[in-house]
Amino acid sequence: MSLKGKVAVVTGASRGIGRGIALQLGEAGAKVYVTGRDPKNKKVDPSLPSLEQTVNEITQRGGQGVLVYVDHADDSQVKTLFEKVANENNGQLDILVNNAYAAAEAPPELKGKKFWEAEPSLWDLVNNVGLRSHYVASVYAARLFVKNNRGGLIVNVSSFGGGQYLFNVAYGVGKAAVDRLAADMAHELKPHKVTVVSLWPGSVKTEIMVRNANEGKINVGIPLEELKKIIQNSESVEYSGKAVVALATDPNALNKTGKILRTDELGREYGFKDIDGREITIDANRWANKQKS
Ligand SMILES: NC(=O)c1ccc[n+]([C@@H]2O[C@H](COP(=O)([O-])OP(=O)(O)OC[C@H]3O[C@@H](n4cnc5c(N)ncnc54)[C@H](O)[C@@H]3O)[C@@H](O)[C@H]2O)c1
Repeated sequence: MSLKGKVAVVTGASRGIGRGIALQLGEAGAKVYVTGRDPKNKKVDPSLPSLEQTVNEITQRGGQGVLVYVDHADDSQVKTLFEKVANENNGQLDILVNNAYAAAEAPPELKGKKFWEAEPSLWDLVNNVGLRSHYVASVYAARLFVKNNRGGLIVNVSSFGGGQYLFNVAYGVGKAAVDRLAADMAHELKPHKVTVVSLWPGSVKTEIMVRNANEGKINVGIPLEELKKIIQNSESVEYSGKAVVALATDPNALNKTGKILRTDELGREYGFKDIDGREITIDANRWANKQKS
């Protein structure tokens, strides 16, 4: 329980990588505010795991989860979230994980197109929640960090798409911006001893990745059967969670501020493995090399 007494916010934690990070932070003893849209929101797919399930699982593991419905496309809801966190914890916040992302569930007809073939609104779908809302959440979190004067940690969940072509133009540009957001926030927050990093997982076995592969809805130029195997052997959502816990418990984390960190390299450095005991090695070129130009 190395994070006992710490307060964390994980955005977009009903499923996928956000859920994995929230579970690991909760298991490590943190009080974890988990966000996601209200199921009454028509965009929420009821066949996918819910935010309630994440909170229940945190409790089963002995942690403390706090459910807050937040649509990260709406700045005012994000502001209210941080007011709630401050009110309920005497102004304390220790960890923010910017993870919410709205495009994984996008209709398949939006995927696999060249940028001029899709409507320009693809940009908003990928980057309003996936980039802009990270900036908004970081503004409110940083105000608490600076006021408290006890350091802090912001992790932006990004991807190898920040460094090379992956999926589509809006994805890669958005991820490069998420990385730069971490680097520039780190510059301004370093005097306040707040660590800000960008996290690059490899391919991750999320519910949507598994479903889309099974339904043949991932278009990255890899034959379907091979793709299914890749996804089955991918890192679990909790591997990113282990990476965040390792950073949050590292007294020297500030040495990493502003950097892009790969989950597998953190695993080797801090000595953690995936939840099934596997050591993870990411094949960074696997996706990008096979996409047809
Ligand atoms: N899946 C992978 O293989 C993989 C690999 C590397 C990086 N990533 C990155 O990790 C991040 C998370 O992706 P994921 O695959 O876990 O996606 P996901 O769709 O499984 O999860 C996204 C989360 O965000 C939430 N969300 C969506 N719209 C929201 C909104 N408007 N308000 C609040 N919450 C909202 C969803 O409910 C869900 O909890 C993304 O930035 C993605 O690019 C994913």
